[in-house]
Amino acid sequence: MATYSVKELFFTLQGEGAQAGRAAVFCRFAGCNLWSGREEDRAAAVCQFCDTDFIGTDGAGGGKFKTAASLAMAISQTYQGARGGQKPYVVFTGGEPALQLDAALIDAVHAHGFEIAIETNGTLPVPVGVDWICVSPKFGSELVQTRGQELKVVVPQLGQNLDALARLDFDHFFVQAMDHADPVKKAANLQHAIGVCLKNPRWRLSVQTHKVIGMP
Ligand SMILES: C[S@@+](CC[C@H](N)C(=O)[O-])C[C@H]1O[C@@H](n2cnc3c(N)ncnc32)[C@H](O)[C@@H]1O
Ligand SMILES: Nc1nc2[nH]cc(C(=O)O)c2c(=O)[nH]1
Ligand code: SF4
Ligand SMILES: [Mg+2]
Repeated sequence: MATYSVKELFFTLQGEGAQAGRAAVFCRFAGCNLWSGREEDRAAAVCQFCDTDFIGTDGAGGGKFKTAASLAMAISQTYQGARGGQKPYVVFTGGEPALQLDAALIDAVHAHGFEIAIETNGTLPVPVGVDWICVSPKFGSELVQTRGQELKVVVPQLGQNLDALARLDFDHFFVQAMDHADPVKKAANLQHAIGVCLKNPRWRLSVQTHKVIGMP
């Protein structure tokens, strides 16, 4: 397997979705198939609202890992919670983690006793063995990963059909307000998300709690 390119590795609380509040190592892979990550390309990208810097391997704990074993070891060393009770938890994100997460890495991280989650845009199949799949579809891309534990839809995305998404094979259905540098747009997006949940209780609100509590 080729080298794994990791932007950053950090220990925090999962901020979003059904696992919000749970201690987790985040492994943020570099690179995405829906945006180059460069501001000058944003307007032409399939995904234009990304809140994340995923270019390069220069973040805290980031780097190029030549083997699954070496990355799994780094993930295990980043975990600071107690061992023994609940399993340690790792969330693979990015960028788009399905570009790099493979069976070798899943096996190596499981061998360290971890439960594995992924945050994916759903345009690539998630490899077998991931314990918690969170898909966040992007309007204008083709969704191929149509089952998992949670569907977390960023709203509003012009043209998206929430009723069709609500029929997919997931256990939890969330809408999450699109964060925005402009506070007026940010507030409007939150009102939109709240409105979706009030209108149809199939949808629950995911708040990006890490941004509220000042965690990465
Ligand atoms: C940065 S993405 C990385 C994982 C994967 N590429 C994806 O899109 O699901 C992590 C999560 O943040 C969400 N997200 C990205 N930009 C956002 C924004 N501006 N406001 C709210 N959520 C956002 C994504 O939809 C996804 O659920
Ligand atoms: N604390 C925290 N929770 C998160 N849940 C999903 C995130 C992501 O960027 O994938 C994220 C993140 O960046 N930080
Ligand atoms: S698909 Fe995910 S990582 Fe890629 S640009 Fe969109 S939100 Fe960011
Ligand atoms: Mg994030």
